[in-house]
Amino acid sequence: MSKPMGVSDEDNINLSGVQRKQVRSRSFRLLARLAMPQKKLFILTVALVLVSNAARVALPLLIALAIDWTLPQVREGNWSALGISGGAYIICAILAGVLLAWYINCAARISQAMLLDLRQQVFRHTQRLSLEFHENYTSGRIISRQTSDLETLRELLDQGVSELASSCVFVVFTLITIFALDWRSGLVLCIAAVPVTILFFWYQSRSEVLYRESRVVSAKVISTFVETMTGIRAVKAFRREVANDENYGDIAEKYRVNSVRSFNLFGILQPGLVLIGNLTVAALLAYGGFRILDGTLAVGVMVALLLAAKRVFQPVEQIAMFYSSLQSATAALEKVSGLLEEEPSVKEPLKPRSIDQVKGEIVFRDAVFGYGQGPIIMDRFDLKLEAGQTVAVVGQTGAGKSTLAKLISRFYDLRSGSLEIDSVPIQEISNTELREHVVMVTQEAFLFSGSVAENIALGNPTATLAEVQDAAKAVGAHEFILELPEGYDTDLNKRGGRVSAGQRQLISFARAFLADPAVLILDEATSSLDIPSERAVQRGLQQLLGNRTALIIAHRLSTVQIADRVLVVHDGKIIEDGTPEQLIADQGRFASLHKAWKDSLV
Ligand SMILES: Nc1ncnc2c1ncn2[C@@H]1O[C@H](COP(=O)(O)OP(=O)(O)OP(=O)(O)O)[C@@H](O)[C@H]1O
Repeated sequence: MSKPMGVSDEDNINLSGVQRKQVRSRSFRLLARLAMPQKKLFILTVALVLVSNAARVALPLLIALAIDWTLPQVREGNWSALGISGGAYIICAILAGVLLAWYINCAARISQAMLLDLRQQVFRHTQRLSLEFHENYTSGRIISRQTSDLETLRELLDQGVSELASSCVFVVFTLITIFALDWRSGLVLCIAAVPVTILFFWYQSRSEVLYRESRVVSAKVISTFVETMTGIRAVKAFRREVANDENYGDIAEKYRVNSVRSFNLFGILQPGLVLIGNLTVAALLAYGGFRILDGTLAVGVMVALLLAAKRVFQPVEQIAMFYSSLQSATAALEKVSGLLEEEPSVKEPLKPRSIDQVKGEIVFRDAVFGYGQGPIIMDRFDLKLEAGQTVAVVGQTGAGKSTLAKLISRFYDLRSGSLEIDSVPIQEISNTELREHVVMVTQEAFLFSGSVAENIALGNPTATLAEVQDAAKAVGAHEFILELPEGYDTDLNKRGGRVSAGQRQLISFARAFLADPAVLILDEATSSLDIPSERAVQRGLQQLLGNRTALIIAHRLSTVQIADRVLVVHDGKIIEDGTPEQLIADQGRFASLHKAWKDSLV
C-alpha cells in the first residue's frame, strides 16, 4: 500500500493520476465510515424514495388512463371508471407528498448525524496531532477545514444528496414509464442522453481543478485573516495595516476570480441541459404528431409522453446543480480526509509502562534531535538530572534550552538515543501519566476562558477551593486574585485580558503547584514578573521546588540563584555544568553572564 499523503501537497491543484486516485479513495472511505452507522436509516430512506417516486411517476400515467379509458367509459355512463381513476390519482398524489415529507426528514437526520460525527472527528483528531504538525500547518488552515470545508459538505449533505437520490430515481422511473407507454418515443428520448453525457463529462473535467483550487484559496483567505487578527498587536505596532490590506485584497481577489470561473462553467452546463431538454420535447412532439396522424399513437398517450419527457429534464437540471455542489464538496472532503489521515508524530505507546514510585530522575543518553526534517539541534547529547534537583539552564538565544524542556515534556521524540524518566524510556510512558509527572510552565502562560479558580484547578480537577487557594497562596498569587472583581470567581476571557502578564504567570504557577508533578519545567516562566512579585514568587517557588526535579530556563539570573546546579547550553551542547558558585569561580561563560547581570543591578 502506498504511503498516506495526509496534508502534504495540499496546495497542489493539479494532482497526478496516482495522487488523484489516492485522494479520491481516502475521501470515499471517509464518507463510507461516516455513513455506516446510519445504515438502517439509509435503507428506510431509499425505500421511501422509491415508493414516493413511483407514486409521483404514476400521476401522468393516470392522466393518460383518464383521457384514453375513463372519458369513453363515462360517456357510456360508467361513472365507476371515474371513481377508480380519480381515486387512484388522489391516493398516488397524497402518497407521493406524505412519503416525500418523511423521506426529507430521514435524509436530514442522516446528513446531520454524519456532519456531527465528522465535526467531532476533525476536532478530536486535530487536538491529538503532535505539536510538530500544528507548528507547520497553522491554526488558520485548521479553522478553514473546520469551517469552510465542513460548511461546503453540509450544503451537499443537507440538500444535495436528498435531491440527487430523489431525482435519479424519478428519472429512471419516468424513463421506464415512457418506454412502457411507447418504446419508440423512449428511443427518441435516449438519443438525448448522448449530448447530456458529453456535457457532464466536459463540466466534470473543467470543474474538478477549479473546485480544488477554490478550497486552497478559501483556506488562504481564512488563514490570512486569522493570522492577521491573532497578531493584531504586532500589526498595529509595526503599522502593517496597509501592507496587510493589499495582501488580503490579492488573496480575496483570487477567490473572486475562482468563484466567477466556477459560476461561468455552471452557467454553460445548466442552460445546455435546458436546451437539450427543449429540443428533445420538440422532437418527441413532431414524431408523436406524425404517429397520431398515422393512427399508431393515442392522443392520451401522447399527452402523457410529453408530460413525462418534460419532467425527465427537470430533475436532470437538479442533478446538474447537485453535481456542482458535489464537485465542491469532493474537493472539501479531499482536504478534510487528508487532515484526518495525518498521524501524530509522537505516538502513544502500545503497551505503556507505569512508573511505580515516581522520583523524577531524568537521563538523556546519546540523544540526537532535530525539528522535523530540519538540521540537528542536539548531537549525541548526554545529561543526567538527579531526582529532586533544581537545575537552571542558561545560554544564548537559540542555544537549545527550550528544546531540552520540550523533549522532557515529550512534545517531540528524539531521532536516536534515549531519554528516560526513572529508568523508563519516555516513549513507553502513557501520555496521561506523563502529564501527571511532568508539568511545563511557559512564558505564554495561556489561560482558558472560565474563572480564576477553574484555571488553577486545571492542574488537578478534583481539588477543592481551599486547595486551589493554598496553591495560589504558595506562589504569591492569592492577594491579587482577591483584589479581582469577583476574586476566585472572576471570569478570565480567552487570552486573560483582564490580568497582567505577570499575574497570568502567577496563576499558571498556582496551576502547576496544584498539579504537584515530580518534574517541573519553567520555561522563561519568570520573565514577565516585576522584581517585587518575582521576589514573592521566589519564595513560592522555593516551596514549590521542594522535593521535585525542576528545570528552570531563565534569562533572569535571579532565578538561577535558587538552583542547585547550573547548565550552560551552547549550540545544543552543555559547555558548563556545576553549582552557581563553582561556575562563578571557574570564570567561564556563566561567570561573565553573572557579572554582567550583577553590573546591571547597580
Ligand atoms: N519548532 C521549531 N522548528 C524548527 N526549529 C526550531 C523550532 N524551535 C526551535 N528551533 C530551532 O532550534 C534551535 C534551538 O531553539 P530553542 O528554542 O531551544 O533555543 P533557546 O535556547 O530556548 O532560545 P531562546 O532563549 O531564544 O528561547 C534554534 O536554532 C531554533 O531556531
